[in-house]
This record gives sequence, C-alpha cells and structure tokens, in this order.
Amino acid sequence: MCGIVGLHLRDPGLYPRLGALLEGMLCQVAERGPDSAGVAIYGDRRRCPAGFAAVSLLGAGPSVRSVHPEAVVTVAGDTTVVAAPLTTTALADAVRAADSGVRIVGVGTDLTVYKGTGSPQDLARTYDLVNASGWQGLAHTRMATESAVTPEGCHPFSVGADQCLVHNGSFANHATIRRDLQRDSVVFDSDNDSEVGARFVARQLEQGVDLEKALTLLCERFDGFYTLLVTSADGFAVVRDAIACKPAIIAETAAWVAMASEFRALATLPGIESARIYEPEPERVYAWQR
Ligand SMILES: NC(=O)CC[C@H](N)C(=O)O
Repeated sequence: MCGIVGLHLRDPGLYPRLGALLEGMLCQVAERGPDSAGVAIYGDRRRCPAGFAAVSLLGAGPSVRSVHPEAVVTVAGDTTVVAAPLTTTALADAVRAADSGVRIVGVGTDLTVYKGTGSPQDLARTYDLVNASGWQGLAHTRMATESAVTPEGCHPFSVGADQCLVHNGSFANHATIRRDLQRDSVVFDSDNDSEVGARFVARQLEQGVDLEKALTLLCERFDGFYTLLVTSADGFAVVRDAIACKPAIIAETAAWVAMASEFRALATLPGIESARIYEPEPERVYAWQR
C-alpha cells in the first residue's frame, strides 16, 4: 500500500484552493497509509515569502529561530519550517550552525515540506493544509515496508532544492544503489528505500539531466515495484515500473493535471466530468512543465 496524490495547477484562479483540493485528495487515500503522512506545497507565499528560502526541519530546537532577524518560523507537529531572506545554501548552513542536531527534510525558494507519523487526516490539520495556496502540491500516506515508522522515514523525500519524490512500492536493489551513491560521497538521512530513488534523481538533475530523462535512467537502474511522483522547481512527473502492479491514475483538464493512487481521490476535483483520464503505462515517463 501507500497512497500518493498530486496536483499541478494550470489555472492561477485555482491557486488559492490548492491546499483544500489536496486535503480532499489525501483523505481519500488515508487508509492506504495509516502510519504517516507528508505534504509538499509549491508557491505558498505565506509559508515561503517571495525572495526568501525555506527549510523544513525535523528535531529542531528553539535556537533555529535566531538564524535571521526576519525569519518566519512555523511549527507543525514534528516539522518546523524556517523561511528567511537568504539563499537556500546560506539558510541551510545557518540552521545547521544554530542547531547541530537538526535534520533538513526540505529546502527551496518555492517549497515547504511537512512530515510526521500518525493519522493522515490529523496530520492534514496539523499542517493547516486546507489553507495552503500555490501552484503545485503533493501528498503521501505511508504504510512502511523498508524502514521504521518515524518522521524521517515519511515521504516526500526532498533532497535537492525544490525537489520532491513520493513512492508507492519497494525497490529490490536499493542497498546496492545506496552503496554506489555513498561511494560517490552522497550522504543519506534514513534507511528508506525511497530516499535512494530521491538521491538518484537529485544526482541526475545536478548533472544537468532533465526530469524526464532522470526518471528514464531510474527505470534502467532500479528493480522492484514503484509508482513514483516526482516534482521539481517547474516540473511534475509520474512513472511506474515494468509490471505496473502499484495503482496509478492521471486526469488532465485545461485547468490542472492530477495523479493519484486511486480514482476516488480525483473524483471531486472541479471539472473532473470532462477530464481526460487514463492509467499510466509501464515504464513510460509522463512529465509536465509549468
Ligand atoms: N507501502 C509503500 O508503498 C512503502 C513505500 C516505501 N518502500 C516505504 O517504506 O516508505
């Protein structure tokens, strides 16, 4: 199990409703992942003001408040979000200097990430998801297969600026790929197999490969089961393994692109009656750009 939902808005008129639409979608896949739930929001200027960077943190102490005089700090359950008028690198460095025990689980100039264990419905309230606005968002409900039920093991895995990956399934050869990446100095935050996928994609993007190609390379390298939704500063992409045994459905209208593990999560989106609805084919990358 595990539930995935994602919404990429094309119509700016819907931006104020992003969080409310996403919360409705998330609640429809709650029982697919009762262990934990995570959310990523792109473009909510209340959470990450224009000209600011934001970092999402686990295990943050009060000292992170001192990173910048204009810092905006929000605590949402296990996650603390700190936004400040700095570059992403300067903010991450300042946060680590202020609190050496903190784990950074999201960073970007347009992105805020929330993770926690517990019931997805409760967590949606904790993250104040209903009031989020923005142009893109995704959410994941987790039933753990590969690592402990902890906030660190929760998806999304956001390991590069403004990037996120959520996964339904399990990678069979993740330990081998983890070792290969570690040999190339890649550092991991959790034992989760999905983090290996996120680190692999981040590495490709870092080397100048686009999101579509990065996911094609992932299909060549990773064995096992997966439906993945991967997002970047301007992208939204879906891919499934060669057997495609994990469910996925995509719907598109002129106003939005949406994907979910199950159709019922899409059933109440505005305009769904006239959407183009289809099941993504095995090992084909579906990608959209803002
Ligand atoms: N049930 C799933 O799809 C789990 C996804 C992933 N393997 C994890 O443990 O987080």
